[in-house]
Amino acid sequence: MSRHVLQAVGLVRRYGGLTAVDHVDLVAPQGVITGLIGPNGAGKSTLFSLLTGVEQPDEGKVLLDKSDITKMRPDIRSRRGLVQTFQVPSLFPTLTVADNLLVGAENRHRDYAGGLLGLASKGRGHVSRLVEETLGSLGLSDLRDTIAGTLPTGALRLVEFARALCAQPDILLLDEPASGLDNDETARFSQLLRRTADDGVGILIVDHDVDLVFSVADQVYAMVGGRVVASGDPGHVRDDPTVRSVYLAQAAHRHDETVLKQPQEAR
Ligand SMILES: Nc1ncnc2c1ncn2[C@@H]1O[C@H](COP(=O)(O)OP(=O)(O)OP(=O)(O)O)[C@@H](O)[C@H]1O
Repeated sequence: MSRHVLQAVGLVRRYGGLTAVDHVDLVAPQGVITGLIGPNGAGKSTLFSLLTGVEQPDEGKVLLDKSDITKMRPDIRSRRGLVQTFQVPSLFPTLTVADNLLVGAENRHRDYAGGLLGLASKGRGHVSRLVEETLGSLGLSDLRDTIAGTLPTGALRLVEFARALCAQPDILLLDEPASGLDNDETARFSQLLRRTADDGVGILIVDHDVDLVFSVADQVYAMVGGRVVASGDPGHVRDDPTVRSVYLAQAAHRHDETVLKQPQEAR
């Protein structure tokens, strides 16, 4: 079986005189959790937007399984298996949880050429089964008929994640998925990420919670000033002098000594 992989090759994005993303190379393979960290303004969101197709690079390419998808629209990328969740959950607030998942599932299974012609060969039965299985495996069955707009943040984030899973991603891009979650919810969420990666999905996670990223990721990219300053296994990146100086400076600024715990402490 070939492994799916998302690649950034020499990506550059400039805003006037500012280079927000500066010749970034990144590889996010199937079955691996890749973390992206960096202080405010480092270029994480811009890189994320280049990968999802929301923004176009000035230079460089985005490859999915070696195909050049740089010019491809986000919705087409999603049907190719590159699925994203949003910083602000993008559920339909007046639909039930199950119907939100159905939309996620149908998006993936719609015919490439004939979005309006209905579902492709796999059909509605398959999609309904997928929704019920996903609700069950994420412990959301009791919420299936709840109107999404009435859910608290923790449940909302889980449903957003469930909807992305229903699109059967090869690679899942998660933008701040843990924001607004309490400690217990974050711990449960990281277990869910691990299970999803073990099931073969590649995950790229951008989150301000560096402890979460260091504890859950298999590999981490650290950005500063638009550039990748360190990459590799979490321990290596955490010990990198540039990364340490940036985060320790932030911690000192916030009088916060919990930043950059050892990965095993953060687990
Ligand atoms: N649309 C835009 N127009 C002009 N400058 C922009 C735009 N988007 C981002 N920038 C600038 O590009 C740089 C990188 O921003 P970006 O949002 O990608 O960083 P970030 O690492 O995601 O930061 P944060 O953690 O605060 O979200 C910043 O200096 C930002 O001000």
